[in-house]
Amino acid sequence: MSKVQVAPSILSADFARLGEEVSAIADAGADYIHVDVMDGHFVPNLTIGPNVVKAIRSVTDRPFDVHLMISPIDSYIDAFVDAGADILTVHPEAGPHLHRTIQHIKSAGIKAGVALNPATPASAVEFVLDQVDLVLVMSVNPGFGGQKFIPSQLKKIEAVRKMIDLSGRDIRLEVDGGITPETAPQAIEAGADMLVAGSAVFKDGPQSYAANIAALRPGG
Ligand SMILES: O=C(CO)[C@H](O)[C@H](O)COP(=O)(O)O
Ligand SMILES: [Co+2]
Repeated sequence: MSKVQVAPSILSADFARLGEEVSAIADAGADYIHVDVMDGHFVPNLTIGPNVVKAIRSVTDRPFDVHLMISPIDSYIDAFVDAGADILTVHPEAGPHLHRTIQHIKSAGIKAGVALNPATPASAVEFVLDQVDLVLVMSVNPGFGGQKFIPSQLKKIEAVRKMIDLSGRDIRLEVDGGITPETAPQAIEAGADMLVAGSAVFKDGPQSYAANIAALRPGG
């Protein structure tokens, strides 16, 4: 399996100093910048939109992994592509035609991911697996940082890992929610190769970011 990569979620950053925070996690070893976009409708929280993504894009050359929790999804894709997203990940429930949404993202020349809510089965991604670059397994219900990892998702991570390996395609398996030094090894053991972590990275301030990121990697 490829090296485990860490994508800190800026949901737990100090929004008053967002540019500095993005720069600090990049310097601390983040492989991606995970951006949680929430609309107050698909999920019960409101966060940031494409203007903020555009504003922080110039702070680092790390890829932006943009997790879209908005519905209906399709009319927002181009704005996030233009803002500088490198990966756009969408939920199957967020639009009427997942395959078409993925094609839209791919036709813009960037990577496409599909995010599975805790109650959404692995099979929801089966017939688009030939199109996607990433599958994101949500290990909390989407909407907030700082929640507890839901253990039943480990079985789904294993199932998605099997599907990816069988496909023979280069697809990242990302796990998002409640990732800590205690739960990261379980997610990796089940097959994850990309870990999102918000509260576990941003706790204790910038002087701890490098250690917090390192603690999530295998053997960390
Ligand atoms: O998508 C998300 C929530 O919907 C966040 O990426 C996730 O919750 C990260 O935060 P934490 O590591 O604190 O759980
Ligand atoms: Co997320």
